[in-house]
Amino acid sequence: MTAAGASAAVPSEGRTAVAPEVPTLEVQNVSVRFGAITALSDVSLTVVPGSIHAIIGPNGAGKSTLFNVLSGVYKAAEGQVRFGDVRLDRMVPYKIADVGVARAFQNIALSGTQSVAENLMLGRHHLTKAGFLAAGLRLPRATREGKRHGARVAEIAEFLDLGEKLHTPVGVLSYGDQKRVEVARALCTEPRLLLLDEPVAGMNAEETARMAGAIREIRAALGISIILVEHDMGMVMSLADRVTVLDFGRRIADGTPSEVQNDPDVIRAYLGSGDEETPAESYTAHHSADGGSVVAPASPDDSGATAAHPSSEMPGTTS
Ligand SMILES: Nc1ncnc2c1ncn2[C@@H]1O[C@H](COP(=O)(O)OP(=O)(O)OP(=O)(O)O)[C@@H](O)[C@H]1O
Repeated sequence: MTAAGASAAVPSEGRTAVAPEVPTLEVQNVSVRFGAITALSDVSLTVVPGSIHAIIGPNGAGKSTLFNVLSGVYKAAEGQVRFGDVRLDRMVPYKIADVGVARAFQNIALSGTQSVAENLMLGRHHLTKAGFLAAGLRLPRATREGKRHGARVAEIAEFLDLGEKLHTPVGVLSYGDQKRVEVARALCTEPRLLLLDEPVAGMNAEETARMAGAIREIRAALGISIILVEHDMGMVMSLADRVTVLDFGRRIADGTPSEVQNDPDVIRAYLGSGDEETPAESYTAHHSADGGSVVAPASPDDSGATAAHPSSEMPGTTS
């Protein structure tokens, strides 16, 4: 089955609806500060195994900062992140990948000159056992392993409707295809937790529907947990089992999509103060890709200052 289509083999490697090896993710009282700015303040949430959990909030609410903590890019000044028995907040990014957490980036992080297959193979790197020398000398063990990884890459590409583009350079693919390659690369690491950073940002309606279908199929076929940061509220509300809402670095709501949509604090956060633009206007005017510079969080301080944010799209609306 292709993820966006309807019929063919799913890349489950024997897994069922909720994979038994997927642990609970617990974010416990996490705070992150950048000098005087408190990007996250005492944030807690629980991601149930096999669920799709969305993180939403207006611009500057702290969503990307939280993702960067989960993937080891930022260190929390306070609090813990537990993935089963493992403390993610004490790990460097490549170790986090080793314990089964993979991230698909908002800004596509692929090599445009390399083929889809070559880019996906990079996702298999940490699963390769034969070693560089054995692979270079084409020893039988390395050859067997290479074939096995190649077959898995082809299976995952097929699943994401990229089977016919396996040998196409990524740079010539459409934007929607490139975003699916980014997700496929993350899947090639065989994650137990998939972090999707604005997977439909910049997509048209057809590409958005295709990606939403792919995310549903990934969960159904692999039974892994998925955390989604996304501004497209129509997609979030139709896909997510649970939604955590951030505003000015604080958790202001956590519940089912219908619970958070009707939460007065959430409505207030998205509407902002009366003299701002409408949420839709503000989103268009202020939303920008988060490809900015990464600076190490400064030492904790007590200022508690937060940066102002513009309002964003209102929950419950479809963009
Ligand atoms: N590396 C950094 N250095 C300094 N301040 C930062 C850094 N990263 C984030 N911030 C600040 O932390 C706050 C939260 O930003 P963050 O990017 O996490 O929000 P967001 O919810 O992802 O916003 P958006 O929806 O616009 O992407 C903002 O005030 C932002 O300016």
